[in-house]
Amino acid sequence: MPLDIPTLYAVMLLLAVLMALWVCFMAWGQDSSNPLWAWAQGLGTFDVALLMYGLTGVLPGPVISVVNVVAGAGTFALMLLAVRRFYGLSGPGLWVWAPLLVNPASALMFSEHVYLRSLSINLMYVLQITLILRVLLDPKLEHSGRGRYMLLFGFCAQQLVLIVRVCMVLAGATPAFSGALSNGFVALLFVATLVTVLGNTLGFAYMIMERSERRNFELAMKDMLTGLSNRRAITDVLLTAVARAQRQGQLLSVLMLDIDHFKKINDSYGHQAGDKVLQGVAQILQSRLRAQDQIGRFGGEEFLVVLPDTGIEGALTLAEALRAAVESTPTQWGVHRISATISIGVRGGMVTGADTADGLVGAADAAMYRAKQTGRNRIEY
Ligand SMILES: Nc1nc2c(ncn2[C@@H]2O[C@H](COP(=O)(O)OP(=O)(O)OP(=O)(O)O)[C@@H](O)[C@H]2O)c(=O)[nH]1
Repeated sequence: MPLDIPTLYAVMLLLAVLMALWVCFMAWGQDSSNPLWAWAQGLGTFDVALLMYGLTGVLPGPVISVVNVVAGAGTFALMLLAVRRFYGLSGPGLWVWAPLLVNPASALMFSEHVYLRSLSINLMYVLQITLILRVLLDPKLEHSGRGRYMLLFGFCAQQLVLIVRVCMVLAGATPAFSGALSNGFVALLFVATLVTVLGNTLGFAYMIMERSERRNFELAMKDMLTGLSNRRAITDVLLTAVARAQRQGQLLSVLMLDIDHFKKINDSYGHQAGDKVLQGVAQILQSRLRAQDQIGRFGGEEFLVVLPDTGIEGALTLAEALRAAVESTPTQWGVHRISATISIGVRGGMVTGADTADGLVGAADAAMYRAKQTGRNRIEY
């Protein structure tokens, strides 16, 4: 298939500009420290680097060469900044911007030595991509989702393209930079570069989207104060547990826990101290549950615990352990040690086809109120 290089170039440039505008649109309204802005700026500099190829013969050669390599180095430096910001890392050190100086210096110094020029500039790019890959592969960072794999694949492919370019220059197969698009094979390498930048941009946008989806899910299902499941999430857990216990004829127990005289704690030490007590109690309760047990904050100072495959005796033993643990672990608030106790209502045993999640909660709740009425810091079932 004959390759019309000027048309190909025009399409590439248009695509690259649209890509930058698309990311700007995504970042619009976000704080300037948002990783998407850094990525959009990186795409902007990529567009400038690309534009230089089209201006060959229009602007003086050294100007084109210098602007191209500065923009190229800027693209990778800004993408590194974007990836670091995504992971909440501080900006890269000043030395990461060094290729912005080294590259034009190489371009000018080695203007007559194609091999040296290409070697030093492309090795700088390789170094910059290595720094990006290092962040993406850092085992100390919390990675999740598929967007990161797209980015890893894209940067590895880009690294490969760069290495091919260096090899081609060293083998004398092609000029490093002199109206590069006049050569069909070099034009193909540029297409490969554009495709990887496009793939990386999709990957990065996907990473951002996955994270915001995760955050929305947490907001919808987590209680922000204690970090436990919220009422909706723990109710879903209970509905599933009831259905499974009915289907498989298994035991299921439910505990309803309520902090005693919590209003007094708020009134004596303030609302913030009350929040700290709630967090402390939540932590104590959670730390004493088995992996299969689930806990959620059901109301203000009320918690619901779902114990699959647990009969009344097991539930009462656990309830006593929880009660004793809360009683013996006061919360430190400044100079004060605030003691709290809990009352617990238990509903445990077999679940019949007539039982419902609401019914189990109602029974545990009624037992909990009996515990309150008969002196608090107790368990009823
Ligand atoms: N600090 C804080 N207080 C809360 C929160 N949610 C509910 N409360 C308070 O919890 C208190 C609950 O008071 P009551 O329902 O009278 O219960 P109590 O004082 O624990 O009394 P008993 O349950 O009968 O032992 C109220 O003062 C609520 O304002 C919260 O998220 N943070």
